[in-house]
Amino acid sequence: MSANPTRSAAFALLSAVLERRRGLEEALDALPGGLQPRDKAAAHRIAAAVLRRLGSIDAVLEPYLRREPSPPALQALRIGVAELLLLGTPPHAAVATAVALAPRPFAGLVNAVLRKVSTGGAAALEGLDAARLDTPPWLWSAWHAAYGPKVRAIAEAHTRPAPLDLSLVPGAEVPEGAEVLPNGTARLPPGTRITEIPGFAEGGFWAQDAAASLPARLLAVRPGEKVADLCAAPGGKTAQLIAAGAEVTAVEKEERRAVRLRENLARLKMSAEVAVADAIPWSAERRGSFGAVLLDAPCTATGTIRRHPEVPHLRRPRDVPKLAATQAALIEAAAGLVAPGGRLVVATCSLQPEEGEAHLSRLAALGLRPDPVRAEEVPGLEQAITPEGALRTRPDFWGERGGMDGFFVARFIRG
Ligand SMILES: C[S@@+](CC[C@H](N)C(=O)[O-])C[C@H]1O[C@@H](n2cnc3c(N)ncnc32)[C@H](O)[C@@H]1O
Repeated sequence: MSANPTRSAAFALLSAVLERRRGLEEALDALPGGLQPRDKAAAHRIAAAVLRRLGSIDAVLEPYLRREPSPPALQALRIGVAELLLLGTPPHAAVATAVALAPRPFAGLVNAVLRKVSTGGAAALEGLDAARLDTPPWLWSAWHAAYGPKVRAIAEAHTRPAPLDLSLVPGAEVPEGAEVLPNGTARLPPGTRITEIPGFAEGGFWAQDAAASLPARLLAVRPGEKVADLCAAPGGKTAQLIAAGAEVTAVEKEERRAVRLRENLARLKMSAEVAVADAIPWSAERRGSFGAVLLDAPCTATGTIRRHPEVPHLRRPRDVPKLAATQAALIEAAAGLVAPGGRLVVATCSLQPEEGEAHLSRLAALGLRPDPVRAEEVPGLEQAITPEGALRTRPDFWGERGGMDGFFVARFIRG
């Protein structure tokens, strides 16, 4: 049997992430051009299932392997286990397609192991501590130190695929079947493809996790107000600020990502001034010139694992202090950009306190006073307000509705 295009693409995605440490988005962009969008989406779903449950999948395989097989055979086995035990693929098809992916000398091994998994694997999976196995130990320890026993709820949230969250252009119709969350996000079931929702091409909405919509909302811009949106691509927060009536200058360092931001705004029929620049020197040249500044700083993105299951496999402990230092430099630049009496909102999509709470004292030292988040500004999320008045969301919040990304958001006023 020759390899099926969806499984071959899933195999390519896994090899890119696990063997060459590429991001999943980048790996998706590198897939062969001729692949149908539907096949691409299916490949993404398979690769994401493997990455999300990698520890559990390897634990199911372990009793059947005398030694670790070569990486290509291992990826074929992992795809086979995910299809058999997590994705509901009929056993015959799951085994046959995985065997076709394996290099020839390993086809017999893959076939034999997956046949055994197809009979005993479900019970084995059931008995595992998935939350623990599917979380790298360094992240488990860091989250345990920060959130105590809630680490388990966080890790369990990561084992499930995330719903599709949409932010709507003012006046746009809520897509059919969507649940409207207390913050206004329209939520659709996991696996929904945004491009297939009526109204996509007309620009009625854009994809944005419920938690990701909070930083721009907390900046509370006024119609016509000039706002700087630092670290702006792909533009979810830029779009929100524009939708609220602001005149936005979006600053993004990477040309390629700025192109995507422009495309996204064009689809939404929105416009902003886009500066392709490093926000640090850009801000230094414009000190005190904006009454409202949003900084959505680059981070480890450990708050977005539900949507980006490759993150735990790509990040290393040393990335945390490195990115925290980058954030500190950006925070200083953003603080300098704020006019007297103006507002600054700082956000990161990380669960690591070094990339969130730890920045608060630095902001105070920069002459900014905290402007605490009020409960009425975040309906249904009162528990996310920290004693300092910042916002800390976690993947287990709104768990019964499908969770949300982990964000840290803090608001300040220049005295
Ligand atoms: C967390 S993402 C921003 C997401 C975006 N705000 C949104 O809502 O769609 C961080 C972005 O910051 C950009 N970036 C990183 N360092 C930067 C810098 N020094 N100046 C400007 N942009 C930067 C990255 O290229 C990336 O696009």
